[in-house]
Amino acid sequence: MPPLPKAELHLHIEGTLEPELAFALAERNGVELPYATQDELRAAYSFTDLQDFLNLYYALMAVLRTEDDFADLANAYLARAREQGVRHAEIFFDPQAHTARGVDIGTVIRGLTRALDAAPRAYGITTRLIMCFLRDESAESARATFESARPYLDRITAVGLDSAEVGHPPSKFREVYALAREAGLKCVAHAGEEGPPAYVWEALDILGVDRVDHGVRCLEDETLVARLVADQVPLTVCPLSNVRLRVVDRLADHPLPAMLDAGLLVTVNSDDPSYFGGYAEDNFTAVRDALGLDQAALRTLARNSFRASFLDEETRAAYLKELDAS
Ligand code: HPA
Ligand SMILES: [Zn+2]
Repeated sequence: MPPLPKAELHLHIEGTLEPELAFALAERNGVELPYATQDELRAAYSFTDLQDFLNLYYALMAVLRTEDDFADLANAYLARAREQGVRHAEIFFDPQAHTARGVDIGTVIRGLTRALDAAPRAYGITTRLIMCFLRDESAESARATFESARPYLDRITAVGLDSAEVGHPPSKFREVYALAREAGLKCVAHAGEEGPPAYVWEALDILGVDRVDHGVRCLEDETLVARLVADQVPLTVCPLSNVRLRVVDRLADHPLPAMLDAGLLVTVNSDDPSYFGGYAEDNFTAVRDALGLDQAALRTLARNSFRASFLDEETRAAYLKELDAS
């Protein structure tokens, strides 16, 4: 069966860097990688937790230096995404992970948008760009990053919050989220991946997010679940990521079915597909096989992905029609 048409709403573009491209860019830019071969690098993809993954994720970014590198990275993702039925992608990027290495934010944004602007024609995929702040950096650094992005805000749909969660609650970023909202941007934040339900509450009530990224730990708080259901706040769940980062022990233990049964607006996404063993459709088939989700449940997940997106109503309706006809 061909993959269902779907939107991908939780995707870090830096997390799509495949070993093959990492080595090609290392060569092109004269960057030395601490791995002799692609297989040696792949063997390092065994993580104990989020921080363990982040250490490798940030280290490999050293190969990304020029506008062309960012365009090549995005094009490689879009080609894979299209094969997986992705019709619309809302893509995170981490400017501070690049500016800290001396790469200008304009280089990052121009490179990415070059690929994204061509994506409807080249791949039949529409996109949005979401600028994330690294929560383990200071609130001042997030603010400075936002100010440096002002010339490019017409290319950015939303701000997000990622990196090491525990000890860095959403409330730390209250001011920069207020600035983003004033500038007309949507707001999302990673919360409730490794962090407690209290962080999801803060994302909702202090940052005013339109979506919660991950959010799986909301299930520990009944009142929070009731709130998320009542307001139909979308949760961008990432099943294969949750297994690789040990948020759940096994995919068969994943709470996705309980989340659907609770009436939460859940979507399924790949997070960092190069590192976590699968792109969008790979996550769909993995949850189908491990959790016994039937075709109706998979269609609900695909429907939810368009409902939870930041698409304009006309395009959303067109994608939902395409899904119904598939
Ligand atoms: O899953 C994630 N969680 C937090 N930060 C991240 N940055 C890339 N992927 C992730
Ligand atoms: Zn993520």
